[in-house]
Amino acid sequence: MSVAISIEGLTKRFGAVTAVDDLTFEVAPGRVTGFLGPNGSGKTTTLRMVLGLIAPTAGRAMIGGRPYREISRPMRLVGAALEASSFHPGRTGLGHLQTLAPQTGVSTARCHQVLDFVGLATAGDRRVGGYSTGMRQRLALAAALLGDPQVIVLDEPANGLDPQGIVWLRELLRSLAYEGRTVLVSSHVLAEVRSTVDDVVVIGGGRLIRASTLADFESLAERAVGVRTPAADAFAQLAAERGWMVSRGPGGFRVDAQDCATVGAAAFAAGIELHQLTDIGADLESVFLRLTTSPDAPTGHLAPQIAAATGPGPHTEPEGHR
Ligand SMILES: Nc1ncnc2c1ncn2[C@@H]1O[C@H](COP(=O)(O)OP(=O)(O)OP(=O)(O)O)[C@@H](O)[C@H]1O
Repeated sequence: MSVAISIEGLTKRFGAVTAVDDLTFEVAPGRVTGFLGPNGSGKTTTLRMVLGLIAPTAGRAMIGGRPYREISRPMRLVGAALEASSFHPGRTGLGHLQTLAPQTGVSTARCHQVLDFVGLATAGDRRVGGYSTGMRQRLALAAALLGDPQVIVLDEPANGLDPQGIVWLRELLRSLAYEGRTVLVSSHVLAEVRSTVDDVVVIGGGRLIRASTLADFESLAERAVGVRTPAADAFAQLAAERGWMVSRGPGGFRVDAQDCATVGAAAFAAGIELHQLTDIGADLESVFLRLTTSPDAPTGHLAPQIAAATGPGPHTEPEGHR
């Protein structure tokens, strides 16, 4: 059985705050999908709507074609860990799982099995109040896996894990996807999930910036072109018209996610004299940061920035942020 998550026009407003703004994307079975965006970009709110914990203002989130609230025995289909801290501190790890077992329809033997699986076999009879953050993350994961679900939704699961824990988590998520499960995992750090995910959904300010394979995201984002021109204003205008993501520094322009041929041909067609056109690799992390911090990042492709400044500034910074 393969079960996809479909998000269609999903929107959530809290009073004047639009936390999630018209999001549309698919999460495919058999793959790990990274749900990426900076703090406050709307990841948790989106996941809460996927899990039927809050109602959307508009749009819908479907799991296997149905909203979460319409799934019978949802914990057998969807396993989720949203907040590792929401445990009763007086309960033991095993006790926590045992409280979930009846609604999940599993036995105590299964509770022991998942505790063992997440590396908490010997800590199962200790109170959760004494657990480290990493142990709580493991327990949250155990709870998510209790019903042997086809879909796994995890909110920042690497928080609090040590380096060995992060490697362990990566292998676990990869093996769950390998078994054909649908794995959606949020993070605000691209580097944290880069070696784990197949696909990325990047959001900023509640809006979709890009949904693609990681490979496509990297190949687009890692290209950049350096440009020197005496016709700076005309080039800035051209970049704005083309929707290029442009930074401007003392040495000239930097055009992210483009190649020399495209930029050179466009400049030639516009009659703009160029003195230098160079391929420069972009740092994926800084591109990710720029994409996700732009308030005007549009949907569906690498965010074009408006090149509006008229003279070279002292620092290289995205034009759209001025
Ligand atoms: N219950 C609520 N009432 C009012 N505003 C809220 C509520 N929940 C979230 N928000 C706001 O919605 C926006 C998105 O928050 P959300 O927690 O979804 O972001 P996030 O990407 O998960 O952030 P983080 O990485 O810090 O967990 C924020 O501006 C937040 O303050």
